[in-house]
Amino acid sequence: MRTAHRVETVRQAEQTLISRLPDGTLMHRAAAGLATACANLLGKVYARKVVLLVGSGDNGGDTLYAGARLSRRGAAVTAILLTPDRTHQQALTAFTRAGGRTTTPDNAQHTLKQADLLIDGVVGIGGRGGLRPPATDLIRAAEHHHVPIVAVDLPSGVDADTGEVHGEAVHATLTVTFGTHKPALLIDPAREHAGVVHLVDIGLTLPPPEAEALQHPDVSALLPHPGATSDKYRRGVVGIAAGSNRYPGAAVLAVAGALRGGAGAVRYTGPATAEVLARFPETLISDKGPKHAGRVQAWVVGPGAGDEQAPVSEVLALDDVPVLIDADGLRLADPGAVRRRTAPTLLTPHAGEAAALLGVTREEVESQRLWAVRELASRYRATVLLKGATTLIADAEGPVRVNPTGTPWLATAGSGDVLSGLTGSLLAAGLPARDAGSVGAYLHGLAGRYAADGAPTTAYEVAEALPTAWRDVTG
Ligand SMILES: NC(=O)C1=CN([C@@H]2O[C@H](COP(=O)(O)OP(=O)(O)OC[C@H]3O[C@@H](n4cnc5c(N)ncnc54)[C@H](OP(=O)(O)O)[C@@H]3O)[C@@H](O)[C@H]2O)[C@@H](O)CC1
Ligand SMILES: Nc1ncnc2c1ncn2[C@@H]1O[C@H](COP(=O)(O)OP(=O)(O)O)[C@@H](O)[C@H]1O
Ligand SMILES: [K+]
Repeated sequence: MRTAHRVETVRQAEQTLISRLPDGTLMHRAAAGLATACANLLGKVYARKVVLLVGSGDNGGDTLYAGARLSRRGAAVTAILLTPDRTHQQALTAFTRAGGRTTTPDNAQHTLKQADLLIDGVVGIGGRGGLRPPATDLIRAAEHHHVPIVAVDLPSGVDADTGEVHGEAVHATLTVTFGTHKPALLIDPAREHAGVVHLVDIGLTLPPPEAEALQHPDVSALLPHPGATSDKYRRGVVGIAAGSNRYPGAAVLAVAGALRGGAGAVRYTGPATAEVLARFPETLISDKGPKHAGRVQAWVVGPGAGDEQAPVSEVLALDDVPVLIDADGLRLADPGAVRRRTAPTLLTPHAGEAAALLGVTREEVESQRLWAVRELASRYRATVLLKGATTLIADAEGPVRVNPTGTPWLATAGSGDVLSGLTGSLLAAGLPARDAGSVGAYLHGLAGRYAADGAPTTAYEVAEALPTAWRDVTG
């Protein structure tokens, strides 16, 4: 599991540890890890030109200590001091003693242009708002000259706790972060700025995180596995109430996802019976709607549903069955009925649908994803899976799950329908809503990568790649 903590939590953990350690120990641990990561990126250190962008706080201090280490290994290191009178003094002394040189922002353009590496020590967890001049121009120049940038703790300019970006921010090749990830390193739009993220352990003891991202072993442990005594009913039956005369394909794709999600059987109800059976003869068909469909351990309602209200209301009234609501179903669901449910409810909006539910613009959702998913979870008293470049899964409380596996190739019509069927199937197999959502998004993202393999793919191919993704995770 990859975990991320808020700034306040990091500072508390730091204080507890600092009181037991000699002065400066944590900063030296951070700087050592940073210097090693920079050396690895450079390949060879001797005679390489390294430029440090040094701000007024401890983030600049880490950077200077790391610069001192690189200088001792033979690199030509120049520090651009953004606020010379507020530079970390001990670190600056160590840096100059190690042979490092300093310059001012006004004289730095030529040095920057020739650099093999720029280390961004403008701000870390103490930053507020976007980059300020003169850092803005210097970063722009480095990006213009394609100088690789290593961000110290965080790409300067991003909001550590939310992943929001207000103004300009560094685009790093590599971010070396200390003690724990910060939410901004997992959540877009900030995540896009971080590049590859490398965590340096500095010995912090931390409470439960604000955000977490599952990895292969976590997903493998959560996936349902049939045992010797399994039968199709014990493995779970997932009901799909989806599709309409206008959108029969959504039903086919949701069933395609559901058949590969670990449930023992898939039951379909809706107007696309012929299309579903033509593709998947193994589907059980019910023609009397969800209420009279027979045994079902979880329902998926909404993909391609058009304006068909009845199935949504019927499913929401089934108080002992977990329900996943997607697409048109989100618009048709009565919020009060969702809040009153006692069995788990999982809502799976994309940014546009989330915006409509929240009464804000799509841009607001996309720029404040953590807020949006938490707010929806709290308003609906449900679990919410917010789709997009980084898919987030949240309950009103507890760590937000961030899916690390997606690919932009998944932005293809119908791939959300596959996800809803797959995730519903995991719900039917007995996973709690948060786990079903995060495991579903993980497999779906991985299947998207397999299906695309660097070229356009289709929703149906994503569904077909799900067993490969499953084997990858468990193998
Ligand atoms: N905690 C830990 O466990 C450990 C922490 N460590 C390190 O310490 C870092 C945190 O250091 P920190 O607290 O000194 O804050 P930091 O990020 O340097 O920035 C504060 C300064 O920046 C300024 N400033 C603010 N916004 C700005 C902007 N947009 N653009 C420009 N300037 C801006 C602000 O000044 P002001 O806003 O008042 O002008 C203030 O002076 C942390 O990220 C990690 O690298 C490690 O050494 C080991 C263990
Ligand atoms: N830029 C992106 N990067 C990664 N995944 C994406 C991106 N854009 C969309 N996706 C994923 O693609 C799927 C699209 O779902 P959705 O918007 O519901 O499409 P549809 O309604 O056509 O089925 C979601 O799983 C979403 O997370
Ligand atoms: K930084």
